[in-house]
Amino acid sequence: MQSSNDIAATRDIGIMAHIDAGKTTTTERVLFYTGISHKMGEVHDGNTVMDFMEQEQERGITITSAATTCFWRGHRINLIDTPGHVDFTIEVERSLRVLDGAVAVFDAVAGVQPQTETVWRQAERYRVPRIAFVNKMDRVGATLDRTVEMMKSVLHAHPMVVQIPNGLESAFTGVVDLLMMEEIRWTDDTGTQLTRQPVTEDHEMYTEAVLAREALVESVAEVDDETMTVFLETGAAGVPLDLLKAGLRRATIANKGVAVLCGTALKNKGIQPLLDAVIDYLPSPLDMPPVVARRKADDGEVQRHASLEEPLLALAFKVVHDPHRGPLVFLRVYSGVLKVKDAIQNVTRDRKERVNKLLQVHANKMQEIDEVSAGNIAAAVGLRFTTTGDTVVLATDREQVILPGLEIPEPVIFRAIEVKSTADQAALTEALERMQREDPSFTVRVDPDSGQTLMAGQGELHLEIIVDRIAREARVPTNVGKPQVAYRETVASRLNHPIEYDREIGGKRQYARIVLEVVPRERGAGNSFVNLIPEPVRERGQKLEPPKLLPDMIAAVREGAMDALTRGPLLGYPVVDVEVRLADGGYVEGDSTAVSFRAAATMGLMEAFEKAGPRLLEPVMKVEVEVPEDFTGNVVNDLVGQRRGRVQGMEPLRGLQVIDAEVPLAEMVGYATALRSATQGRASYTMHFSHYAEVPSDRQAEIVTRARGY
Ligand SMILES: Nc1nc2c(ncn2[C@@H]2O[C@H](COP(=O)(O)OP(=O)(O)OP(=O)(O)O)[C@@H](O)[C@H]2O)c(=O)[nH]1
Repeated sequence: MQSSNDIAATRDIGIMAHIDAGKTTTTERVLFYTGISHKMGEVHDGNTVMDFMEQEQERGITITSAATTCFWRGHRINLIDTPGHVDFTIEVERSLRVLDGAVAVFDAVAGVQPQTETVWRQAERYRVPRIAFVNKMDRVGATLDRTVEMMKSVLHAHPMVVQIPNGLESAFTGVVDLLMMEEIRWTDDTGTQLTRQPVTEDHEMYTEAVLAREALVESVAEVDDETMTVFLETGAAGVPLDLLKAGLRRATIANKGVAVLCGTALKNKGIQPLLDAVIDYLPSPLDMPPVVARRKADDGEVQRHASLEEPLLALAFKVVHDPHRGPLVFLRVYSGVLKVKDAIQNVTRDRKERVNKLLQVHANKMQEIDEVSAGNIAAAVGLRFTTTGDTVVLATDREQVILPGLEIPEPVIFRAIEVKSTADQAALTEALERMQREDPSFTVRVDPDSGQTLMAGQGELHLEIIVDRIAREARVPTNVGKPQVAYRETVASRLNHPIEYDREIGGKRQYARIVLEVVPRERGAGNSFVNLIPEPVRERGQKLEPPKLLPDMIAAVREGAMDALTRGPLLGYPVVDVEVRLADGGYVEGDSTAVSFRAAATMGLMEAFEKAGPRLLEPVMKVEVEVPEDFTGNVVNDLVGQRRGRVQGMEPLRGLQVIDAEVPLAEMVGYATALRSATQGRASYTMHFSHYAEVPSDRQAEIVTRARGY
């Protein structure tokens, strides 16, 4: 049974980095020194623990990447994977939502690289406390100062340098720990043996270390009042170790400063102090503000603390497919306790489920556990419906609450996919189903007319990555169509349309007469159907008039109308924001059935849409570009001049401009590349669906002509 001591001794963290800065090597070393992995490999040998896992098919490739648990100094560290791609808000959100802190890995030669900036800003947006590990101190050209300076100038961070390197490049032997004023030297190849030696006056680094320690105390004092008070009284030298450490921790957790460490993961130097810093400075779940959830019953808010006494509240943040165990649902528990065999309520989907097993994932093994409690992370086996972003509580809880969901945006782009050989069809279907469960922003449907399988997602790159995963993981060769924008159709004007349907089918007359009215509605209002035919009323002393249409005929008209709305007249996209009114109708006893009314409505409406000025609607994206000042003009001109964008606002943020714009998705094709080359890779952007808007008429004509092929 866990106690709150255990919560205090937990760290839920991510390791984030620019590609190639050494994230994999650092992670692998962390797992080695924490004693989970006893075999050390290097990336270039292709046998790191992570790579090793890849070969171990039975455990599934991606399991380690969701969350891995290791232990250090009596603390549990849950390493949560942070995505390499920052393009999909949902991917980023789901990992940043569940971690409390992060280690940012830098390359000591390259310093702050463009992608580091992007990742850093994401973390900033979610206020994730960070410590920095300046890696690759052994490389030619490595310095600590460059990265520290760039952290200030480019990232506008407040570095608190807690170590300085002893030697650089191939002469790098270790670091001086400025808190302890100790030289740490690694003395064997595996980096398991290290010596600590006090840096006293006779030490060659003494003067440098004293100055660096003073600078450290000042940098902490600048952002921490308690340290400042003592510093002003006693000077830097008088600030005691425990106070300085506490100040560093407070500053980190408050997101006011970033402790900076250095080393070389590849040469096995610097990892143990990094683990110490994770424990010492990054927050435990108890340090985090309570999560705010919404009561389902009345929309009120409740706060849940990282406490075992409070009711269970957990977030499913990733679903990973395990070939033997089925889907593993990774849960972060915010409050309370979840036990094996507990019946849970998936509040998001309103479904009850049972947890068959709980697993703690380590780098190279999975351990069954009996329970998972507040602040911790585990994978649940046996859940059939729960997917990424869902809130889970105990089925026995009276109060159902829901965490602010990962907003699932409307799919705006789609692509056809087909197998090269029909023998692979089942495998493709299965792979697509799995992807949908893992990633709720990805959907698949079969087009009823063409029979094509259509994948829909958030952007070009999103679908590209999925296609790539299908090729790698499902090993199914496929053909994919070009990405297509998901348009909608609507009508521009109001129209009254009488329809008389009179056919002979199988020697029997089918008759229906209706008058439909098509009325455009406000953008985003959706479709509606209204029956305006008045009920017959009985006049005094007269017989009740027969109704103009019988109830089953009216229902059939509604069905037929809904049918017609699924395919617009221009290009067959769904019709939206239209009200269909049934204004009048008539039938002939014996010759009219529901079937004839349904057909009349569908056919009649299709004609009506053609006549009522059909319009194409396109998805418009909310685009947020973060760009250094010098490039702002170019970026805005491009958005407005070239991409039909509308700038909604601009705001300075940490030395950058944040441009808020609305841009039609069709104009965002290839934007990542264009932005990179226009800004030397220094800008970043996120986009998500905002609304549908009318395509300008000249473009509409162009699109329709092109799509119809004439
Ligand atoms: N010289 C030197 N090379 C290192 C160090 N750490 C990692 N590398 C090398 O840098 C390259 C990238 O390291 P990875 O650990 O794969 O980096 P990553 O950030 O995970 O990169 P991706 O897997 O591409 O995202 C590899 O060739 C490593 O061997 C280091 O401390 N010093």
